[in-house]
Amino acid sequence: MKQTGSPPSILVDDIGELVTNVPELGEDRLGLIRDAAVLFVDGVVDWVGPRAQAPSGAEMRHDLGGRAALPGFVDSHTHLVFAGDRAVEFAARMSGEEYDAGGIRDTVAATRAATDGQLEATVVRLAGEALRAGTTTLEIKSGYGQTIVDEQRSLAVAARHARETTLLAAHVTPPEFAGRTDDYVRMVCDEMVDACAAQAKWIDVFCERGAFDRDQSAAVLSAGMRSGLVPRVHANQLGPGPGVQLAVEVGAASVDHVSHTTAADVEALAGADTVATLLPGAEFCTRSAYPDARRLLDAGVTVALASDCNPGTSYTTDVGFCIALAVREMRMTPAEAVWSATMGGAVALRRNDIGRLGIGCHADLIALDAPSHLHLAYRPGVALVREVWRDGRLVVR
Ligand SMILES: N=CN[C@@H](CCC(=O)O)C(=O)O
Ligand SMILES: [Zn+2]
Repeated sequence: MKQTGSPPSILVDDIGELVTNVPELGEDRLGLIRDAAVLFVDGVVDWVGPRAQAPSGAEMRHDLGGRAALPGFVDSHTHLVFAGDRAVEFAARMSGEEYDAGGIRDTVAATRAATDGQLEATVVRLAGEALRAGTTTLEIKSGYGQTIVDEQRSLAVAARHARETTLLAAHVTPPEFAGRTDDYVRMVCDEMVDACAAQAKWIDVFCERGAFDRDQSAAVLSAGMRSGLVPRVHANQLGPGPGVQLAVEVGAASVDHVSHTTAADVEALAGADTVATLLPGAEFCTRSAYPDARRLLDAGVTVALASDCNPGTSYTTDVGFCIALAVREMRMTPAEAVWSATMGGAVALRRNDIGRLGIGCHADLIALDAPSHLHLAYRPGVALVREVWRDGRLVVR
């Protein structure tokens, strides 16, 4: 029975190639259906299959003219709440300087000085950009406030635009705690986590040399978990370290970056539910070595791809670009990369209602100006996303 105020039921028809990510529905892991149709009712998928078998009775019919369609991208790692930009730092890096995360403090200063309205405007701009590029679900982190008030207001802005919000107070040690990282960690654990938990679902920490060590990271994650937050971890971005194993030990939903891994890291991930979220935009923008995606995939690790949109290391909202990078630079197949940017992101957010077009899932779909999902990697840099449907409504055309 149709709910009042919900979108009309709509049959999206004449889909030349549909990625469902439901293997039982079609070919391979992507559950590919050719000459497909999908029926949206009340903002969820009500039916999906070959168009010759499509049910009648939808209030509207929308023809894709043989184009390809897939679930909306699930971008499970972004830092959209910030002020200022770091174009000069980027240019210096392109002239040979190394990234050492020091620029985070510049963004913290700019973010603290910004009004709520300015922070909101940035999130609106970037979330809109992401939507136009096909992202229908966003995770947004705090982490450029680093006082209780600034982390709270960062999360409040994030929560107005995303259901997946993450407290990343332990991003770096803020200047007023310089040389006193343990004191900052104590403040985060004893005061900040509780003060911010209502606006967040996830707790995150940057476990890296120069940021937070194993014990400090473990303390932050435990404090978050005591307040009902679920752990995810930034780790092994700049060098090897204990973060991947810590993430597995605490049962984190995801460990992100994973650019430097040992055999023991890969083994730990292969035997765990923790997703490895790879962020090739960061390697591109810092001119660093890409993660060894093949080694992770071949060991059976679940891999997600996300944009890591932030003003320092990856100022892109374009998940399609990340797919192209993952295929060209990380030797993922186009099918693996598309899966990782949709279903992989969903698994990294512990969601089974997005990232795939199974019955009852959110009616989040993107249509490409292309005959196949392969074109996302085959035509790098081209804006192929022609239409975006979110919860059964056409939101970008
Ligand atoms: N690595 C830590 N945090 C961000 C970078 C933040 C910054 O440089 O502003 C990241 O995920 O890449
Ligand atoms: Zn990040």
